[in-house]
Amino acid sequence: MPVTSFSTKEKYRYQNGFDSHLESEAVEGSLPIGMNSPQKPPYGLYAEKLSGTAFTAPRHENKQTWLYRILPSCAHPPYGPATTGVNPDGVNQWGKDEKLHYIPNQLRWDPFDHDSSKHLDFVTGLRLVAGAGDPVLKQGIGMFVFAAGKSMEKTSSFYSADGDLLIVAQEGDLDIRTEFGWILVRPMEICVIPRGVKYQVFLPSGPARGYALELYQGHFVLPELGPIGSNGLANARDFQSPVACFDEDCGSLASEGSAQHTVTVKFNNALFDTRQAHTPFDVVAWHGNYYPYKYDLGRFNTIGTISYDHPDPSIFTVLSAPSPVAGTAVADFVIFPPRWLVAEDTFRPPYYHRNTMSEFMGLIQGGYDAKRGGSGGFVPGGASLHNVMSGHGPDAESNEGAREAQLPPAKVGAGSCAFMFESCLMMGVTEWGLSTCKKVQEGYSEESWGGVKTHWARPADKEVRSHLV
Ligand SMILES: O=C(O)Cc1cc(O)ccc1O
Ligand SMILES: [Fe+2]
Repeated sequence: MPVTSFSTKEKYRYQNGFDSHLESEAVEGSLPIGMNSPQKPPYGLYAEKLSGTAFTAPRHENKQTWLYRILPSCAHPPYGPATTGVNPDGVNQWGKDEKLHYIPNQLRWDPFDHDSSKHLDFVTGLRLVAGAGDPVLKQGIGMFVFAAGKSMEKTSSFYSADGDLLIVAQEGDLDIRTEFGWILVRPMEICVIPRGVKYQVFLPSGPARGYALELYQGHFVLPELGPIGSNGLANARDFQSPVACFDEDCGSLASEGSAQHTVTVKFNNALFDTRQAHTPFDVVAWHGNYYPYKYDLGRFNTIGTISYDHPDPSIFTVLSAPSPVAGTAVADFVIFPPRWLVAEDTFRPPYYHRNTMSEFMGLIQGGYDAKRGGSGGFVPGGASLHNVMSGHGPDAESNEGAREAQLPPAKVGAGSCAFMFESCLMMGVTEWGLSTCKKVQEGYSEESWGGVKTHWARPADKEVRSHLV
C-alpha cells in the first residue's frame, strides 16, 4: 500500500493537548533523533523550521515547529498579484485600503447568506465584517463571516501571513487539509490555523457557513483558572491536532510546464499567488509546539454561580489572546453553552451594561438568553456588535419576564450555543458589513429597548433628594 493512502479512521487520528510539544511521523523513522538539522535528514527529507514567535521569545511563549518535507517551501517561482482565489463577486473581502466605520450604535445582522450559487470556496467566501488594527504592525484583529458552496481545488492552497485564524463552524463540515495533516471541523467545533500554515478546505457535507477571527498579534492561550483550580472550562487534553500525512506529488521547478499547485497568500490583506510543481502538503514528519488544532465546544466544562448574582461571561472563556495589559484580551473567544441557572433572588439574564471592551456575538445554534429569536431577532448564522461603551442587555420583553420569573433551577440554552469575540479594541465595521451584505437590522435598538419600562417607585414615606427645577 502506498504511504499516501489511508482509511478515514487513519485520516482523522489526532494528538491531544494544548500548547504541547507534539511530534508525528507518517513514515516511521522520518524524524531525526536527538537533533533537528542532521546533515542528511532521514529518507532524503529537507528540514524546515516554521516559527510562530521570534527566535528569542521567552521560553514559555516560544512557538516553533520543525517540518521534515520532500521539498522546502522556498522552492517556488516569485509570487505575483493573485489571479486565483480572487473574489469572484468583486467585493473587498478583506477590507483592504477601506476606511472602517466607527459607530457607537448597537448593530445586529440577520443570518448571513449561504453561497447558494456554489461559486465561493472557503477562502473566497470569507468576508471581513469588523476589525481593528493592522497586520503590518502585528496589532489587532479581524472578524469574519464565511459562506462557502464548493470545496477548494485539490491543487489550491492558502496561507495567511497576517495572523492566526480561529474558525467557528456554524453549518456544514470543513474537512481541512493542512501541512501538518487533516482536521475535520463540524458545527459546534472550532479550529485554529496558525499564521503561515498552508491549508485547503473541502466541504464533505455540502455548503458551509460560519465565523472566523484573525489574530494579528500573539497567539491564543487557555485562560487562567485561578481559584477554579487545575481543571475546568476548556481542558487542555481536549484540544486535538493532526497527525502527519503527506502527498508525494513532487515535480521539480526545473521541469518546465509542470507547475500545477497554486499557493495563495494573504499578505497585509492583499492576495498574492504562485504556481509550483510540487504539492505544499509534502510534510512527512513534524515536531514542535506551533501547529493547527481543533476543539469540540461540547467538551467545555461550564462553571457558574451556585448562590446568587450573574457572573461575568469571562467564566465562559474558551481561548484568550492576551494584550500586553494584564487581564485584558485583544480577543477572547467566549461561549454560552447549555447550562443550569440556579441563582436565587437574582436577575438571571445578562445584566444591562456598558463595556470598555467591544462584544461581537454570533449564534451557532438555538437561541440566546434574553434576546428575541425568529425573524428580525438574534438567530443562528446572524451576529451582533456592541462596541466600546454601547449600552445593551436583555430586550424589554425578556426584562419583564426575568423580573417576574419564579426561580427554580432552570436549564437555559438546551441545544443552543452563542459565542462572543470580545476585544479591548474599538471595532470598525467594513463597508461590506454595514451595507453591502444587506443584513443589518434597521430597527434593532428600538425594537429591543424602545419599550423598556420604568419601574421606579418613589417611596412616599422617605425624604427624597432629587433635582428640582
Ligand atoms: O452582552 C451579552 O449578551 C454578553 C454578556 C453575557 C453575560 O452573561 C454578561 C455580560 C455580557 O456582556
Ligand atoms: Fe455584553
